[in-house]
Amino acid sequence: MIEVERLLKKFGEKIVLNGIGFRVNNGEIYGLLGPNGSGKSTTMKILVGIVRPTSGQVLVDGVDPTRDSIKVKEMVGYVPEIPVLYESLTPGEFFNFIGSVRGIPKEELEERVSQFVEAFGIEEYLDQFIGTLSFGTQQKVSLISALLHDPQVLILDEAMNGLDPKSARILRELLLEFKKEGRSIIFSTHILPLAEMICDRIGLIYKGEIIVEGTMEELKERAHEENLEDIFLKLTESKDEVYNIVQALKGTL
Ligand SMILES: Nc1ncnc2c1ncn2[C@@H]1O[C@H](COP(=O)(O)OP(=O)(O)OP(=O)(O)O)[C@@H](O)[C@H]1O
Repeated sequence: MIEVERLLKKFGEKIVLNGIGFRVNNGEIYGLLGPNGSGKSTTMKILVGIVRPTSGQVLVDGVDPTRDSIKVKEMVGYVPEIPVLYESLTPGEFFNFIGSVRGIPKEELEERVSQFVEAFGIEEYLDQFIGTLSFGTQQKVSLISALLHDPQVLILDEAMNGLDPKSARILRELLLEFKKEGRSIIFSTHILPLAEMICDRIGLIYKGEIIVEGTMEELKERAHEENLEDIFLKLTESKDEVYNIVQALKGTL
């Protein structure tokens, strides 16, 4: 379970998160959505202990990442927005490195690596330097490395980025299985139909606040709109703007 209360984050004088709060229950996929720069990645980095909050409280399965970030990293599978990998290692070497950091027994590690590698179709890249791999393949390496220690909590920052349709479908189905097993998943994406499909609840961050939170049904009722894209545009005050901007662009082209 993830619990966030009155979370405030300032970078210098700039308030990025203005006292947000939400909770992700066990067996739940929570979609954290919002325009570019609204604070989704910052929230996730605070949850894994990479960024320190200015104030407020965060607990991941009862552990405070500001006090014990190592414990949190052991419990959490985190996929950052941009893969953080060692370019001069091969995926095979990188998975072994992750295995030793996480203390995964050798046989278990080999079994899991071989299953994930086959599932995401990256067998032929196992011995190639990570720095030479395509963005999507690097994303798959990042994703596999986050799942190898079988974490109870998943923090996925635009984890579908760059994945081909087959791999995206596999990840989607896997997340639904993880949810059934009672894991907590927080998931950010700009692919709104995807969020609509898999998220149990959605929190929409805008200007440092969670402006709306709920199930798709609750969001539809609240915004009087039928799909998540229209809900998103309406609540972030962008719906009329989009029309005006396109008209202005048409006029200048
Ligand atoms: N280390 C930092 N120093 C200063 N400002 C930062 C830092 N990290 C993030 N920010 C600022 O915090 C704000 C929120 O950034 P964040 O990356 O959390 O947004 P996001 O919602 O994940 O955006 P996107 O959808 O574009 O990925 C932005 O204005 C960003 O410039």
